[in-house]
Amino acid sequence: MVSFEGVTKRFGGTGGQPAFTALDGIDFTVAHGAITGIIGRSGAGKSTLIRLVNGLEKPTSGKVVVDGTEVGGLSESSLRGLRRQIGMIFQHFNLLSSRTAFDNVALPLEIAGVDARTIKAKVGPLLDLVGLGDKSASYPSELSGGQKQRVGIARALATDPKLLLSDEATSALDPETTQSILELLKRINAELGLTVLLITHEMEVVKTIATDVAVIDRGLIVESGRVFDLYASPKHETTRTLLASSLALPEWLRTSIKPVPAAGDRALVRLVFFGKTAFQPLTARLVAQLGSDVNILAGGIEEIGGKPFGSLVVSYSADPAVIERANRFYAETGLTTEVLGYVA
Ligand SMILES: Nc1ncnc2c1ncn2[C@@H]1O[C@H](COP(=O)(O)OP(=O)(O)OP(=O)(O)O)[C@@H](O)[C@H]1O
Repeated sequence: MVSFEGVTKRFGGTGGQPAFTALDGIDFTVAHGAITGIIGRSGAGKSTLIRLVNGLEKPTSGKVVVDGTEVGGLSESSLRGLRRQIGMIFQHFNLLSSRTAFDNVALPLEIAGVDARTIKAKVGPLLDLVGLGDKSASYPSELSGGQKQRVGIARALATDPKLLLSDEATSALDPETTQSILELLKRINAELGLTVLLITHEMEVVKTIATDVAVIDRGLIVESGRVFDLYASPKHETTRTLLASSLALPEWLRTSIKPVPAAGDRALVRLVFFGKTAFQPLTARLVAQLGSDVNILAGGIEEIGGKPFGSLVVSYSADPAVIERANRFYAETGLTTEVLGYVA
């Protein structure tokens, strides 16, 4: 649906200013009908990547192809046509405060020259779809954050797009509202067959909604694949850090993790249970292997990409003999593990 082929984007470099490389040779494909998340820290290049899809930026080199059309090569009028096939939702909703919910959703249709009767027939069902059938005449100031984003979603769908771009659409919402908006996006993806490309800095968002994910760091895609695989065995340091920040660890513990152990420190290890390891009493056996030294700090079972996935954070002595015994146990049982770091 969307492919990035060797895409580089530089800013500046004129009038004696140094050039800044925001994206550095991105090769990545967003599958038709999938929900794909691009995750990265602030400044990683996420917004730039998404702006290349709807032609708000042009690549310095490489190609961005949307549904068979190279975006960079389009004239302004063809670009307007393409943008009608791409809906977009934003962190701060970008609604017009002087227009009602109905009129905000109607706006892209008015711009496209659609007649009033067709607009009326279209907007009502869209507001129903997002659960706001009774808020048609409300102004943005009369709506909650979640309701505003629902209007934003209905507006994004008004021109029957094939692709929905989401730029941190839940970052300004509380966790409960975030869940309800993500559920709505999931339903729209399933019911309308819409491809969704979302950018976020929160692993939780990716885990809840996406099937595929790419991790972006300093303009490079450092890891990509199915969300489940990334959770089960993250390969890149940035992915590990992002995952660690989404574990339900107490704040004091999270902030005291060190990359290298000092004498007497404990190893902090994430044990991952899925597939054949999910149903074996491995934690009890690990405790038996290491003695009473194992502390269980956090954990739970959830569903990622429709499959059960368990995660348990434990700590035990970082003494080389203990580590050696633990590693032998992991090798024998096939348990997937990740050392998060070391704590005093
Ligand atoms: N128009 C521009 N001119 C110069 N530099 C830019 C421009 N747009 C973006 N950048 C730089 O490119 C880098 C990537 O920016 P981008 O907005 O894509 O990151 P991001 O991952 O979306 O970050 P955030 O989550 O904070 O929005 C940043 O260092 C930013 O300062």
